[in-house]
Amino acid sequence: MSIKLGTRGSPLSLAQTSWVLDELKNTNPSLTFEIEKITTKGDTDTRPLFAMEQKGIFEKEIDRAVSEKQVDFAVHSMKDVPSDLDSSLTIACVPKRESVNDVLITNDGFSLDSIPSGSTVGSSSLRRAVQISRKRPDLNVKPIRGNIETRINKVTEKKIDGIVLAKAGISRLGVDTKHSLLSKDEFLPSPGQGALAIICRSDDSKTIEMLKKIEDKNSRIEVEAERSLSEHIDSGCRFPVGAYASVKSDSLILKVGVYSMDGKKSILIEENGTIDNPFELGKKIGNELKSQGVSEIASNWREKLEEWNKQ
Ligand SMILES: NCc1[nH]cc(CCC(=O)O)c1CC(=O)O
Repeated sequence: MSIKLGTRGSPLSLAQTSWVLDELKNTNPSLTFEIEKITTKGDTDTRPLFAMEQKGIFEKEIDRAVSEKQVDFAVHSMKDVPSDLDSSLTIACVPKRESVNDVLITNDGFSLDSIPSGSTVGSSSLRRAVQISRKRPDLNVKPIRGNIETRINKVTEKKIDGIVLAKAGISRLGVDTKHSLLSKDEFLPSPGQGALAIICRSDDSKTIEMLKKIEDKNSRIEVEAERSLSEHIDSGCRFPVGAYASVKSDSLILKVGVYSMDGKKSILIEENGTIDNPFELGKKIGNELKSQGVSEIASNWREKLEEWNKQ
């Protein structure tokens, strides 16, 4: 009998699903798989992402299909999976992570340093918008929605001068476009960026065993540290938090940046931990952020957000 997997219908989700299926077929050659496309709120609601209240807008319906046994597992972008995943589900597998970096896409291959003053740059996330404005206050930053191709077309059609996207997204789609890689140290990515989360039912040991065959240990460790941090400051897609962890032999480094909506205030922390306890490192930095006043920085971001979305 075929194993069913659920996915959004976006080109990126389908590309991610196809990649995972290829990996699973290589490690489980006797199995057959069936793809079921599921439309999510994030796919149909065209408001700017941070105008929406609900976290997990890209995958709640898919997770329900897994819980209700409509499908056996689902492939998500890790950064779209809220930290409070339903207890009936588990992130059974974190395959090898793609680049965590963001990229600036323009028609002329400008970097964030060289793009002309007064240019308009589109961003789908507050984290990106705030960091663009901090580095280049002379640029106009606008909210942008739509899938990756739609956003890139706005640049090629000269409707906007540049957009900032995740390198992982254009890599997985095989998009050949002029872009400038943004340093992950100067332009902190979203927690979990570049990683995939393959989820299934927590009690489905057979599916878990099958999925585990394509797990990447270091990617799991890095994502666990980043998600632990998010849990401790309840970030999510809408609150401007940048973070990435990296495994260096037995040590684990976690770097975090939290920004006020106007970009004027920030807290930047970098700590070392061990690969044996990534959760502890995320919790430690989360607590350090709280002691350094993250709640003040986070205050009034909803009101500021409304102003920004009215542009
Ligand atoms: N919801 C946006 C989203 N979710 C996952 C990716 C691709 C990058 C990744 O896997 O983190 C993107 C596009 C982007 O951020 O540019």
